[in-house]
Amino acid sequence: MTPQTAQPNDTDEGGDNAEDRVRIFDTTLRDGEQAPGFSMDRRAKLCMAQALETLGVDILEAGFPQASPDDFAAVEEIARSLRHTTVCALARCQTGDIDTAARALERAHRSRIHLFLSTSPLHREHKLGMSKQQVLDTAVASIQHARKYCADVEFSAEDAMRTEPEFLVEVFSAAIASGATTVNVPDTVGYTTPAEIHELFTYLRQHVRDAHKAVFSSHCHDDLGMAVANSLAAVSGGARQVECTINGIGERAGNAALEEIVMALKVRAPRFGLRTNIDTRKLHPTSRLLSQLTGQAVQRNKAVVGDNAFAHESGIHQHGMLKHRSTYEIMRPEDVGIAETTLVLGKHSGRHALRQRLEALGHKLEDADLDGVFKRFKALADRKREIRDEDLEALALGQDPDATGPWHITQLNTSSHLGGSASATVKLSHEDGREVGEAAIGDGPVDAVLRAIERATGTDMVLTRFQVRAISEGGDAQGHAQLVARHAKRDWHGSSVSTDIIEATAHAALAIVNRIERQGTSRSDASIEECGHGGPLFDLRANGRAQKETTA
Ligand SMILES: CC(=O)SCCNC(=O)CCNC(=O)[C@H](O)C(C)(C)COP(=O)(O)OP(=O)(O)OC[C@H]1O[C@@H](n2cnc3c(N)ncnc32)[C@H](O)[C@@H]1OP(=O)(O)O
Ligand SMILES: CC(C)C(=O)C(=O)O
Ligand SMILES: [Mg+2]
Repeated sequence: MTPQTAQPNDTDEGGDNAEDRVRIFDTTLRDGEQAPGFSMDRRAKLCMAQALETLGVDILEAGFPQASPDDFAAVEEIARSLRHTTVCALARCQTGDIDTAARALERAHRSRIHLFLSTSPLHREHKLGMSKQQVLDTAVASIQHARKYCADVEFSAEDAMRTEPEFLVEVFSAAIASGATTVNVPDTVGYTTPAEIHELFTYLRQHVRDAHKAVFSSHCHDDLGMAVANSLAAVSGGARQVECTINGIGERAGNAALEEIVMALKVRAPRFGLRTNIDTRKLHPTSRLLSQLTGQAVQRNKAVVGDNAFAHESGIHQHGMLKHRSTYEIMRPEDVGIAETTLVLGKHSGRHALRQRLEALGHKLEDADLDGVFKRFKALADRKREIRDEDLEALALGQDPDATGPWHITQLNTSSHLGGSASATVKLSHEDGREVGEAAIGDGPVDAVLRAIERATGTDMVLTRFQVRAISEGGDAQGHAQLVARHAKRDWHGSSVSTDIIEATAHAALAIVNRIERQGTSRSDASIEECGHGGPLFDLRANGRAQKETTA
């Protein structure tokens, strides 16, 4: 890597070093990837790095090149690929690490070498076996060495929050004098509190020599669940770089979550008076991309990007939301890249939300009718975790949305051969105590399963429509099977969801059988008029009332 002539802290586009801007240093691909369960291959890292650049992070820590040849290659590829974001590589205070980091960054448009060395008494004594003076000398020599390669050098005092503050002043003063352009104050073990870290940043900025020549940075871990609060307190104390990760992934309990810090600064802008370069509308897509690449789901109740972040189930909140969205939401879903707020109908919902959803589905009910539907809706919600639109339609039409039983599948096996027929065996149990097993062959596994179910239950059905679609992404995507079968001159619907599409199909077929049997029309009762919610196809007419399609 050739020495760079750029001035320290010129990472801002257009020389924007304004005091009101917080630089976002993303370490998803380094500290985040260090956590068990989150490792990514090179292709995944590059994909994530490109998304992070689009998101607008200022500095992206791409890895620790000395760690492995693959980490080296990943940093090198990312460095070559990114145009605007500063690509950073981590190195211990060792010449070999620094040389390797510099080589990995050789092709970067903007680069930073990030050095770290423990400063706390605990780490000095038990981990490094170094005196204070040795720590100081090692840090200074390493920074000077890194500066030969790169104008942008960050120095981190590992375990800073458990370090004597006066020693931190000495270390950071020496680091800045040796050419460090960012000094980072990590809470390596997630030990600090907001008041404490605020105090430390204030103190350091007052006492470190030439403090104005470097950007002060925070790097908080979440062991006590305070990483984001501590990062914000550090910012209030003068930090102008925050190190964080998407979804808060990272060592042990994780790092401070990028999306939470950014949205806190944005939503509470009048309080903080600070801005970032992040395009917040990309937060949710970036979070989902990371989930896909690592196979780790985001918890539903995760702030900003979780599935429940803009979902409301309880009636009192839904009523408030329908009147004015600010009653229960402090930010707009579209501002973080989520399409819209959802009012989920469940056991805690009330009439206002029920009416609104039914109207959206084309059912305008009088108050008295609504009361009846509401009562049955609550009874259903007590039994079912999720009430779907189909359930609501059935309720509005006075039908039974509960298609479970009397038949249940207890066993299902299928086998198929390329170019040959398929076979299926099913075992079913009936609520009246019967246990039935049947086998059948068919053109494919779906056909074989349907035939076996028909035989076992004695229900004649002609499959007229069959659709399977993925309702999530990735190798473990859920398949939603939707079937329409002809029986007794009517079309009957059944649907089910499973990660196994044959299983989803079998359950959907059995839902049809159950509906037929619950309506007492099994074995070709041609006089049927009514059916369950999977019954005749519905055509929503202009008056909003559903009519049965004349398919017979
Ligand atoms: C707080 C953090 O997140 S720090 C970053 C943590 N991340 C990682 O450790 C992931 C990548 N790490 C690795 O792949 C390996 O640890 C390697 C390749 C870097 C080093 O492997 P090894 O040489 O086998 O050493 P090992 O990891 O067992 O021990 C760490 C060594 O680094 C030394 N060390 C630790 N931190 C530093 C530092 N900041 N500066 C200089 N030396 C350090 C330790 O004293 C120890 O030295 P020793 O081998 O002379 O006793
Ligand atoms: C390498 C440093 C910054 C680190 O990750 C920590 O101290 O937590
Ligand atoms: Mg860390």
